[in-house]
Amino acid sequence: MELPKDFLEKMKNLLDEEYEDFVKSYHENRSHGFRVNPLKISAEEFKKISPFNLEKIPWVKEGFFYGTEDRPGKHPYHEAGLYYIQEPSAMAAGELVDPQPGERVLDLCAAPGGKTTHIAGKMQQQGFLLTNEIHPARAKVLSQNVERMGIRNAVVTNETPARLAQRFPGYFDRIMVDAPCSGEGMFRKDPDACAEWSPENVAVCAARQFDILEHAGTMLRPGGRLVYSTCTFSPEENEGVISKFIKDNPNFEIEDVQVYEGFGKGRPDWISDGASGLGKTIRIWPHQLQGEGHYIAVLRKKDGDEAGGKLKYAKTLSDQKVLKSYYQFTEETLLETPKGEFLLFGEQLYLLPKEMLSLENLKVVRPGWHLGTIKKNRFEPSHAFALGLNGEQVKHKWSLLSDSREISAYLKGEALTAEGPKGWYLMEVDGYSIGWGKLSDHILKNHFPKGLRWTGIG
Ligand SMILES: C[S@@+](CC[C@H](N)C(=O)[O-])C[C@H]1O[C@@H](n2cnc3c(N)ncnc32)[C@H](O)[C@@H]1O
Repeated sequence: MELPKDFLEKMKNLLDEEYEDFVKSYHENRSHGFRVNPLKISAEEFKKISPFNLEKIPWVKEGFFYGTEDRPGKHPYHEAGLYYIQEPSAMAAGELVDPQPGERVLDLCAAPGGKTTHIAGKMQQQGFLLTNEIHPARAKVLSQNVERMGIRNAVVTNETPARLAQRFPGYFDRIMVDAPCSGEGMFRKDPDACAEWSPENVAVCAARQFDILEHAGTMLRPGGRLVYSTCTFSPEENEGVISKFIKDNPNFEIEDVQVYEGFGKGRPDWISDGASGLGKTIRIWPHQLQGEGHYIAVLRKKDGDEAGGKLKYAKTLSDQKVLKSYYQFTEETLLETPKGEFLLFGEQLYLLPKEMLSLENLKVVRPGWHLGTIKKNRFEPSHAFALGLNGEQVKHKWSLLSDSREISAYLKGEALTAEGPKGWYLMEVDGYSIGWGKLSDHILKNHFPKGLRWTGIG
């Protein structure tokens, strides 16, 4: 890989004696990892069933390095949302958000969903997770990952930080800003970032990051935590942005957080006249641990205005008659009916996170847990409904083994033969939900979504 000359020159000046080790890391293979999804399975249980060569990632509870021969993205467990493949250093940021069940959490720059799925795992389906992505195509991918991981308390939007800031002032307990950056820390993983690098782009990124951070800051409640992260080394995009933000917003301070021993410290000496506390921010270096480059700052809002009495809540479904076919379905299929505030968007039925604010005039990709489609007199359950359930919640399930011919057939969209009472079956792989099937006349009709089906031979 040919690294940009100006970039190398700059890093040489910054790193001095460490520079040789830093450059050497580009000639080494990078590590690969995934996070086990605690909404589906604990890390301990996963280890027992894992077909992969796993090694614990020390800085993340559910994180594992996997072997170079492993292909976790092509295993049925991936479709069942048992894990999320994520660059190991990037897992440190989600860990530091430290969200608690029941809180209000925003992930502002969220696609494809690494931090969102990490945060959701910690929230344990309780509270409100607003996950946003500005680019429409990327927002769709984010939404699919929310679905695959079986997240029930998230709303996915496709908005600008400015428009969200107007709607949610002083509202969130925690905010993740994983800002778009020049990607210097990802050159090993993403050669495009390397090709696009220029000093001018670093400056453009820094200005954009500052703007995003300003909007994020207004959405945090007093006492709340904001985690800012990038996957780049440039001081302009890291200590520079944080320093300017802290100086402009003296009601914020940099938090001293517990870090893993291989993590480095922020470098106030790399910028001029930095705000106090920059040494408490975190730098992760590829020559110091098994991961790519990252920067993380954890901020606390000391005081400010809290979201006030003027909150406007979402208009939810009041006409329960519309839900007749839904209740008929849940009675036939489930042991307990999911209840709460419903929203009908055209024919699409959603269950909303508790006390959700109005999303009127915002671009919403997924307003909550998608339950299914209400057609004239019948209800068709969605894929997200299946992935948000487990085998203990349903009357009928059909479990396939992960190494069986049947699971490949199911994931390719084929019908299976089966015996049992007529109706909807929760399909499982080794006991973990993966989709729907509908049984009648000994045929289990395939309801695995067309767009997700496996293609090819094997
Ligand atoms: C580093 S990536 C996020 C990765 C994600 N958090 C994850 O862990 O999977 C940054 C995201 O910010 C988005 N973005 C780009 N410009 C933006 C802007 N002006 N405001 C907000 N987000 C922006 C990009 O589309 C990109 O998806």
